[in-house]
Amino acid sequence: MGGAAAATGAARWIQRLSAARISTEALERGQSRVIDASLTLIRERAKLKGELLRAMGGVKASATLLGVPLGHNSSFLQGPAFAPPRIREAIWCGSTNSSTEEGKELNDPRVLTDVGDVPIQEIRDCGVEDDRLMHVISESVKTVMDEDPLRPLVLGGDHSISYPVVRAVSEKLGGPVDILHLDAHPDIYDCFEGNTYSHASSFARIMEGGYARRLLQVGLRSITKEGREQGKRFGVEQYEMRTFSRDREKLENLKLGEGVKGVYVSVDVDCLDPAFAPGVSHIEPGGLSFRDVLNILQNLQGDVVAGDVVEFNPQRDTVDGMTAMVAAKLVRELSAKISK
Ligand SMILES: NC(=[NH2+])NCCC[C@H](N)C(=O)O
Ligand SMILES: [Mn+2]
Ligand SMILES: [Mn+2]
Repeated sequence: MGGAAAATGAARWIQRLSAARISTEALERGQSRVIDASLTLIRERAKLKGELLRAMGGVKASATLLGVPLGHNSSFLQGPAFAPPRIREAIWCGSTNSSTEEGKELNDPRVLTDVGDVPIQEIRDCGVEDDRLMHVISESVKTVMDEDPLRPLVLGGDHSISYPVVRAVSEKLGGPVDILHLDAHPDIYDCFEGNTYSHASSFARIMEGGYARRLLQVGLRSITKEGREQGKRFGVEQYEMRTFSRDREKLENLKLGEGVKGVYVSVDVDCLDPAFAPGVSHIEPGGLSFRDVLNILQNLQGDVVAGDVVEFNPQRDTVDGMTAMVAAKLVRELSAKISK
């Protein structure tokens, strides 16, 4: 079921309920029960994994997958709602193995664990609106962070999810983080096409909220006048592809997160050149190579407290699932980065 179908479903539900004269309070109580049930499954899985890791001892941080299959805040295609299961499938696909490039074992829960997906479509189907839905996403992230040493590595979803995720990370840690944001787009419109939760506006919400001290955007090659103005307004460090050969040295040797709560890494798969990752909604030529991205991530110095991989659209992937493997490898290498 796509985002549009879910929205229709929700509208139908509300209609039916009001026809049956169910009060708004009764509807809200029902929605709350569904939300509580959703959070309970995530909480119990996180608790179990946290207990296991604490019993093993000596683990400071373990990357924990949390899927957020949300696509309806995309301004173009909604396929990213279907990405999380495809990424998991590719992570464990028999064509590769469980070692990361620098030799960590993904099979080892001290490196990577999984608490499943936030049931976005099921919650929307009950008529829950975005404001509340975004809080459910934030709550889910905090639930993972409640369990030391779990650190959230979120599978999108369109890029709108980064706002509730970063908000949760910053609120939970009690201060701003530095954000490394890899993307063809700055996603910093004040309000794109009337939607404050748009995937093209998430970083405006993040900056307004004061959740980031520094925001570094890398891979930009589709940026409007407003994107540049908003960047200036919020003091964003915008690195454009047209000067990448000049900036490479610096970007491949970043040191972030000192004096704040750590580093958040947000990877929009469309930061990559479409030759490497065709399965995205917004195909934008002239992007980073996969190795460019890995060099930036592997050489990054800093305490990565959480991250996301967003905008993979399985509905636009090649038949052999090439972009799923690309998204999976980003997740694998980010897990290596986060875990310690
Ligand atoms: N998260 C994303 N992929 N955002 C793409 C935003 C595209 C939008 N049309 C723009 O002008 O920037
Ligand atoms: Mn983006
Ligand atoms: Mn993008």
